[in-house]
Amino acid sequence: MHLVRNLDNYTCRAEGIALTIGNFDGLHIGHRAVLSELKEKARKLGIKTGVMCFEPQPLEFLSCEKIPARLSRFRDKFLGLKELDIDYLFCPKFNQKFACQSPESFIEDVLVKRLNVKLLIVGDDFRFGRMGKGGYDLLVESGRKYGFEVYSMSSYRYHGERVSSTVIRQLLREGSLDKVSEMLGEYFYIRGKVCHGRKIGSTINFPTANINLNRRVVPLFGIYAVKVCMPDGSMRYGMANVGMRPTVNGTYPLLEVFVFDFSGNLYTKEIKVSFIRKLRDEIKFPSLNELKQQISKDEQETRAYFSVHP
Ligand SMILES: Cc1cc2nc3c(=O)[nH]c(=O)nc-3n(C[C@H](O)[C@H](O)[C@H](O)COP(=O)(O)O)c2cc1C
Ligand SMILES: Nc1ncnc2c1ncn2[C@@H]1O[C@H](COP(=O)(O)OP(=O)(O)O)[C@@H](O)[C@H]1O
Repeated sequence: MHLVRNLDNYTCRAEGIALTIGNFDGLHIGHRAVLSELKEKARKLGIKTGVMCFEPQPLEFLSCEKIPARLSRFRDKFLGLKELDIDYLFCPKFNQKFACQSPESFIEDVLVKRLNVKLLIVGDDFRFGRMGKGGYDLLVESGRKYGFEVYSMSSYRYHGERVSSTVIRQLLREGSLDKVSEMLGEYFYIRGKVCHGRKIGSTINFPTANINLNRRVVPLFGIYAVKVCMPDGSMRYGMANVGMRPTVNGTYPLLEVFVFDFSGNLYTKEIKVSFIRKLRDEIKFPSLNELKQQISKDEQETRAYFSVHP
């Protein structure tokens, strides 16, 4: 899959493209349904597929209020779309100039002149251009004028409920991880490089691989039973804390993972942590010893849940 950040650098215009536009945060089953429809339609026309998303996400740029937590980092989205065999990921910078484009100039300059879109699939609530003035009807009308087909996909439903990134964020906050994994089509995960911490973990016999969240707004907090994809690709069980570590006076949120039956060095290596079940919320303990006792109980509970014993 090719990543095109600057649309001026796209050189395959002549071929035409089947495109879909959206945030695709989390790549949930609704997104996957759109992408499989896109691939099927592109195959019939003998053209390549493209996804257009924006960085930062339009709401992150436009909103003065609290920014919604992201389900996936850009790199996760990139790897997920690549795995789904999408040919191009267009990711123009969403800035003031982009936000101010009229819907008509977005269609003419971006979709027609730069990309030569032949087929476009959007969700039924898709809005675009200055103040979100453009919608499906304008796209259909423009498609007739410039020669591209437009399809609108109705919201994907799971057991009657509309699948959306917003619903998934809410379920993560509630700790309903079973429902989350059904809507995502996989367990919710955070992937990242292991960094150094304060070495307190080893002193209480629970060394934890730390993943910096880089001021990212995370959609879940607390203590979880997890599966860990290790740097060598093997899968291990463990437990994780996403939190502030009040017992040791932590000042910023961190993801920390204790991997069961493992001893080795993970610093600077990448791991993928999948969240399977919420155990509890984070607590401020009066002493490290009490924290250690609680983590031992968490370990017993997690081992019983996964049926893994040392
Ligand atoms: C399963 C698990 C549960 C934890 N629960 C708490 C908690 O409830 N409260 C807290 O302050 N820290 C909690 N921690 C975080 C520990 O404080 C942290 O791992 C310890 O401070 C080690 O920090 P270090 O990585 O900087 O050495 C938990 C860690 C793990 C792995
Ligand atoms: N079972 C394990 N789970 C997690 N990390 C482990 C484990 N065994 C060894 N390690 C290593 O120990 C490090 C964590 O030790 P810790 O004392 O918590 O230091 P830090 O404060 O730097 O995270 C991890 O980054 C990893 O390299």
